[in-house]
Amino acid sequence: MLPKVNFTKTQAYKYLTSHFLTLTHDHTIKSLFENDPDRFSKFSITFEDILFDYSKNLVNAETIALLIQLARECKLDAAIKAMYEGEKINETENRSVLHIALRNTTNTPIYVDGKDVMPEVNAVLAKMEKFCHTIISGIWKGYTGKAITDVVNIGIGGSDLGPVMVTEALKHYKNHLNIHFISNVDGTQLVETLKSLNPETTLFLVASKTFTTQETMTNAHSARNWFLENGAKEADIAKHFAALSTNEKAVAAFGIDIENMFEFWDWVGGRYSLWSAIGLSIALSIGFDHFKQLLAGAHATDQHFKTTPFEENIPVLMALCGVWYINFFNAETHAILPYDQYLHRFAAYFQQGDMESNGKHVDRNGEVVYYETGPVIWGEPGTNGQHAFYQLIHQGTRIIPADFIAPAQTLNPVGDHHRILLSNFFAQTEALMNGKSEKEVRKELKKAGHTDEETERLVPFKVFEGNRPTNSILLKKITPHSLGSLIALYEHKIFVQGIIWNIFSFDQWGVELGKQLAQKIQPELKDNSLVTSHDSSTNGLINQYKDWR
Ligand SMILES: O=P(O)(O)OC[C@H]1O[C@](O)(CO)[C@@H](O)[C@@H]1O
Repeated sequence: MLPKVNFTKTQAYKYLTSHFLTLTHDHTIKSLFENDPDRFSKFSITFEDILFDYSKNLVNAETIALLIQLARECKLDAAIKAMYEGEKINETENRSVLHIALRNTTNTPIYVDGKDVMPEVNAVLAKMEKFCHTIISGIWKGYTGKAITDVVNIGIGGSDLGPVMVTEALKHYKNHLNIHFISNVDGTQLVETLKSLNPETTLFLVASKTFTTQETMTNAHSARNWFLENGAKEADIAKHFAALSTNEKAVAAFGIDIENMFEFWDWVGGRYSLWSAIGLSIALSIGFDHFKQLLAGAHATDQHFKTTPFEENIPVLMALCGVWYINFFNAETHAILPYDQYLHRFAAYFQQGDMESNGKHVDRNGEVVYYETGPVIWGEPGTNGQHAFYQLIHQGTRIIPADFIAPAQTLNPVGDHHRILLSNFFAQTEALMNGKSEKEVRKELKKAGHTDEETERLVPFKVFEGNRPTNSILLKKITPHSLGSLIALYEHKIFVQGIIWNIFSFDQWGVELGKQLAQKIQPELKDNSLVTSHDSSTNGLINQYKDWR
C-alpha cells in the first residue's frame, strides 16, 4: 500500500509557503547567480553521459532542502521501495507497477504475488530477439517466399506513442526495414499507409495490451481484409501478423497464431510499455542489440533513482521543482523543448506519460483535492518552437517552466548546423533568466539611432522581465543507452509527483467515459433517423452530420 499523506498538511508545506514569499520578494534567478559563484556546481548533477542543470530555477539551498523534507514527509522512500518490490501500488486496478522489471538487466528477482517475474520477462525478450533476427536477416519469408521489407505497428496510446517516439529518436541506428504506424481510427491513416505497401513483404504487429481497444481492433481487421483482398489466404496470416498483448484468448480469436504472440503482463502500464513486447517495432527497427542498450540505459536510471540520496537524485529534483512551480507559483503547464530533431515526438510521448498518469483530481483516499496536480505537458523541437510560441514564454503573462534538452554531439555533422543549434539552446535559457532591463533596451535603441521620443515609445515593448525558470538537460550524444536513461528520468519524475500529490498515477479512468458514450452513439449513426436522445448541441451536431454525409 502506498502512504496516503496530504502534502498540504505537512510541516514542510507550511515552511515552503512562508519561504515562497521571502524568496520571491528578495531574489531573482539572476541575483541568485550573482550572489553565488558556485551556483552551477551546487545545482547541477552529472549522471553517466547526462548533465542535469537545474540552477536556472527560482530555488536556493533552503528551497531544495524544504522540498526534500516535503518528499520525506510524503514518505517517498517507502513509495519507491513499494514499487521496486512489486507491491500492488496501482490500487484501483489492484496491480503492481513494474516497468522497472522489463529493463532489469542485472536480473535480480522481482516478485509479484510471491513469484519472480524475471524468468518470464527474459523468456519474452529471448523470443523477441529470435524473431528480430529472422525478420531482419530475411530468414523469415512471407507467403510468396519474399523477405519482409515493411513492418506496420497497429496500436494506439501507449501501444503506439512509445514505439513512434523511440523509432524516430533512434532513426540514426535503424536498419533496412521500413517501420510504419497506424493508430488513428480515421481510415485515412490506414489507407495512406497501405497505399505504398506490398502484402507479400509486409508484417503487421497488432499492439494492444487489452486486445479490445476499438481503434486498434478496427484497424487490425481492416489491415487483415486488405491482406486477404490482395492475394493472400487465411493460412498466410501466420506469416504476416503478430500480436503484442496480455490477452491470449483475444489474440487467438482474432486469428493470430499464438506462436506469433509476444506477451506482457498486467503490471505493465500502457504508457510505460515501450520496454516490453510493445517495443518489438523498436527492436525490429534498430536491431535487438540496440534495443538491449535502450533497456540498459533505463536500468541505469532505475538504479540511480532507487539508490541516490534525494539531494542528488535527478528525477526527484525534477519532480520537486515541478511541484514548486505548480503548487506555489500556480504554473499550469510545463514545456519540453528538445534541441534535437530526432526527439521531435518526445513531448508528445510525455503528454500521455505525464497527463494520463497525473491528470487526476481525486486523492488516494478518494477525496477531491483542492490543490493542483499534473501540469499540461507540451512542446516542440527547438529552434522551430522559437519561431512559433517562445514569444509567450519570454513575454507572456504566464509562468511556463521548461526543460531544454540537447545532445552535445550531433549524429549528422553538416557545416555549422550543430553549433548554430546549440548556441540557440544555450542562449534561450540565459535570455529567459536574465531578460532585458529598461536600461539595456534604452541603450540598445539609442545605439541603433532612435530618437529619444522613439526610444521611450518602444521601451515597454522591448523589455524582457526574465526570471523565467528552466532546466537544461545536456546529453553527450543520442544513443539507445542515453535515450533509455532520459525516458526513465521522466517516468520517475512522474512517479514522484504522483506520490507528493497523493494521487494514483497508474490508472486512467478518465479515458473511459468518452469511450462509453462513443459506443452508445455509434449505432445511432447507422441510419438517417432523427436523433433526439442527447442534449440539443449533441443532437444538432449528429443530425447535421447525417444531413451532410
Ligand atoms: O494497449 P491497449 O489496451 O490497446 O490500450 C491503448 C491505450 O488506451 C489507454 O488505455 C487509454 O487511452 C491507454 O492507457 C493505453 O495506452
